[in-house]
Amino acid sequence: METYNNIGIQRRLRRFFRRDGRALIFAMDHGFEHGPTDFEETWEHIDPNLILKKVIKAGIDGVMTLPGIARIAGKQFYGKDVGLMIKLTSKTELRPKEDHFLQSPLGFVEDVIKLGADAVAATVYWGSPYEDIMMKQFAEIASIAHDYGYPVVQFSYPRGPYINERYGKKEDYRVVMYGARAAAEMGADMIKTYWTGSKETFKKVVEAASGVPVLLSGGAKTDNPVDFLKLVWDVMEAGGSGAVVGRNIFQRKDPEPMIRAILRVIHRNEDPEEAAKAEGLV
Ligand SMILES: O=C(COP(=O)(O)O)[C@@H](O)[C@H](O)[C@H](O)COP(=O)(O)O
Repeated sequence: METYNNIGIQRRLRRFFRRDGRALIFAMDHGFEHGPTDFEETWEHIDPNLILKKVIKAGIDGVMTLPGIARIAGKQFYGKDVGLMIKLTSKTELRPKEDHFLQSPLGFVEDVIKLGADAVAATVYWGSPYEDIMMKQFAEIASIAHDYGYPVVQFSYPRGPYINERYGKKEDYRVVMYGARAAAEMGADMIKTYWTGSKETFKKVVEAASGVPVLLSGGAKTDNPVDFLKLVWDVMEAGGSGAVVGRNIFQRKDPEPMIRAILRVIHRNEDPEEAAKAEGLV
């Protein structure tokens, strides 16, 4: 079965990546992971059907979301050339502070398959006191998904008290690189992780992943769209394979020009200022 599984994994991965091996994926798990207040300033985007219609129309390559959103708004994908990735672990901001370092299961690989998705995702907080639990969760998900020929994406997020004590911050490149390497060594097919602050250091993260595509985890909305485009530019220059972006898209009243500008940077190597100008963002 190994060969058939591999064909499935490779075919499904290609639903996210264009021929250039790069992808822009829209992230929509914030209602769960951060809470609905993330949508407050652009409240209409709390409606998954509305925001997904907009992002798909703008030409996004893929969408990452949770099983319930895929049920509510799955019809937006009908007949569209867009990869669908479903994440099977999360946490709410409501749980006690000491448990914020843990992501818990919220669905099963079979749900992802039944929903017609193309990839499964799960988070590991490397360095967390609960690292062991999340490693087991990821291993189980990966083992089942790979058996069915589904790629598995790891949100590789270093996070935990010892990291802060030893390195000062979770975005230290040595820590992000460590998480990316651990994700690759566990068998992830794609890695989503933090920006390390410079092209040079992010390049090391990409190299440590040894060919497993590394995508930027977007982060908070920047006031100036060009600042975010410059960040994406640096990720691509460092050898990154794209970005998984939530707030910098849905927290803008008019997300389409921003999506098209990011796509210009990712797929056409367009200068961030030029891309922003071309889409009327500046
Ligand atoms: O991974 C997440 C949360 O990470 P966080 O705990 O905020 O560092 C997700 O909710 C998002 O999918 C991810 O942050 C990407 O969305 P943006 O950061 O671009 O909004």
